[in-house]
Amino acid sequence: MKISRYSAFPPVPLDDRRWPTATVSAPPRWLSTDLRDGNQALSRPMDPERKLRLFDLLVDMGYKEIEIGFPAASRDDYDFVRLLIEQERIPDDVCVSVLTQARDELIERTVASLSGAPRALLHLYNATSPLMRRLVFGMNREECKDLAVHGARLVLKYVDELLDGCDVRLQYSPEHFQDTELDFSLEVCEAVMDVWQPEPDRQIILNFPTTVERATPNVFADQIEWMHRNLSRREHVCLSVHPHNDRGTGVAAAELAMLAGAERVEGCLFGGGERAGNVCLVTLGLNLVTQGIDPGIDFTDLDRVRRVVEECTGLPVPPRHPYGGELVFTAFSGGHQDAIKKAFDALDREAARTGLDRALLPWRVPYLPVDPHDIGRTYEAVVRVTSQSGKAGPAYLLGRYGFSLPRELQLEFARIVQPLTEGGRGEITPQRIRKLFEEEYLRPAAPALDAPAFAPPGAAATVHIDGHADGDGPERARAVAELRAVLRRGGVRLRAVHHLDGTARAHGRIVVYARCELDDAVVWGVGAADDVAGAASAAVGSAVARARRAGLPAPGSHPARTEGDDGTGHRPRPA
Ligand SMILES: CC(=O)SCCNC(=O)CCNC(=O)[C@H](O)C(C)(C)COP(=O)(O)OP(=O)(O)OC[C@H]1O[C@@H](n2cnc3c(N)ncnc32)[C@H](O)[C@@H]1OP(=O)(O)O
Ligand SMILES: CC(C)C(=O)C(=O)O
Ligand SMILES: [Mg+2]
Repeated sequence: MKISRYSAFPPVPLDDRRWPTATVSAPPRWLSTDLRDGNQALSRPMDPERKLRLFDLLVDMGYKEIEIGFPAASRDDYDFVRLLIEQERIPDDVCVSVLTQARDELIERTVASLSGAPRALLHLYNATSPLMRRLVFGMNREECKDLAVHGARLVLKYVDELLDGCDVRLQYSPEHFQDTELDFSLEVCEAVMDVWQPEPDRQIILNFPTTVERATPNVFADQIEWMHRNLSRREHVCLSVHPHNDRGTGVAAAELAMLAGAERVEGCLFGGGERAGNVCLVTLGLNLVTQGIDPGIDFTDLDRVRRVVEECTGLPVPPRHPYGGELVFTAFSGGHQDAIKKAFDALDREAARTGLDRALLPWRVPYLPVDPHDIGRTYEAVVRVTSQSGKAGPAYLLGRYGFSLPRELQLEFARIVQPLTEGGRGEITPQRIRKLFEEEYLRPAAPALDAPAFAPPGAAATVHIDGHADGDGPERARAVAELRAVLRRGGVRLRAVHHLDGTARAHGRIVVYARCELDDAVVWGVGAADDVAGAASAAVGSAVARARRAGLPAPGSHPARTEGDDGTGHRPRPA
């Protein structure tokens, strides 16, 4: 690496900075620049049809300021502005914005594109940084300021001439603000304000772009606080920021800028835009949600938002993109799955205890920053099982089919699942897990409980009843007595009965998980039936059948522990 070619970004002399102790309590004004900055960064810029689809999405989501293009750039851009205006597609509470460089003919065409619009935002920009002044414009500071002032005057002239009856709002951006000397940015903005004369009813927007993000977010916050504190006519200025994401810290830059005085943020859905993109409006908005602040934007169908953005831009949203990425609500690893499962169980218990809808309870789930349901995503993908998953993953997935396995059975079943995920075999689907479970436990060729010598002498069972809502009382006592009698007929002593928390009934039936002590081994069986006794006898039958398949000696003999028996009661599966 040729490190010496690069140098540190200079700090901002702001020793009494206030933003580090500020807090955000309200959302900023948002501007979506998907149709302009996002569009100009596509290898195939959007045609009017795709632009319209994205525009409608932005309106549906609640964006009130939408930059719809650079009308002087191309016929497509110009025509799209005309289409929105002529077909009256712009809702009354939405203000569209168009961008132009500070060049005479471009300004005229840009203003002309807005003819007939009831309201619009005209956005003028020119680069102000020393590098751009020298390389692109060949101008000194004074000449560069004059370029902005000249453009600002022309905007007023053409608005006056061409936009009768339009409520025109004005915006100026010193492009490459991050790389511009702060005093020069201020000087140019003041000069533009002298032309535009903001007043109580004529607020203007001054927009500060990083353009290319080159410093850490705290430096950007210092730059914004400096402008916030030094701009004149501050009460008539909406201080806006336009962070890009070249260093991967666009979101942080926007958030710290809000602490520093920014009242408005420009960005793109899923971080579209030049190079590494503009700041992501989805991430910023949902970050506010996680702090209990309403962003004023509807994210309740984020999958649809992602789909439309992908289809319109032709760019895929990365699977790990915050909130919207395919995989961000998926836990593959056992530790995460275990905590998520316990948190969901706790929410269920809390809902049952309080009588409140689970969806309204405070969200306290480790590893999931928001409830996927709140943004229209499902729990389908929350837990996926690979070789990195322990017992909780398969148990969680079985839970979705109505099975709530006791902990020891979870462990036993995980040992059956694990080998099927190893050796690079990857993920095992929920459907396959269910099939495995049912084949292993629910569909063994169970011997009839009352067959002679059904179980080895001394056999005992502890049963766990799920989906049996009767709880305590005489009915429960009756069910247990019947269960005991049924098992005794098969030569099995009932040791204990546990009622599980689960309220789900697999297949609408009562499920019994039986921990059976058969000879010197512990074997689990599972049974489902319409009544407790039937489910219990099926469960014990399942355990006996599994034990026989695993090579447990015939009833009556008392073998020594066999090789492969790890002492936990788990026997090797039959081949
Ligand atoms: C950071 C941003 O995203 S800024 C927005 C950038 N977006 C775009 O550029 C997309 C749309 N742009 C276009 O379609 C074209 O660039 C046009 C139509 C605007 C201009 O096209 P051209 O006239 O061919 O100029 P070109 O694209 O080469 O731009 C460079 C010229 O613009 C001048 N220029 C660049 N920015 C500005 C500005 N803000 N104000 C005034 N002049 C400017 C440069 O000095 C250069 O002038 P020169 O040719 O005399 O040296
Ligand atoms: C035109 C300006 C606001 C811009 O897109 C940038 O500087 O990134
Ligand atoms: Mg930009």
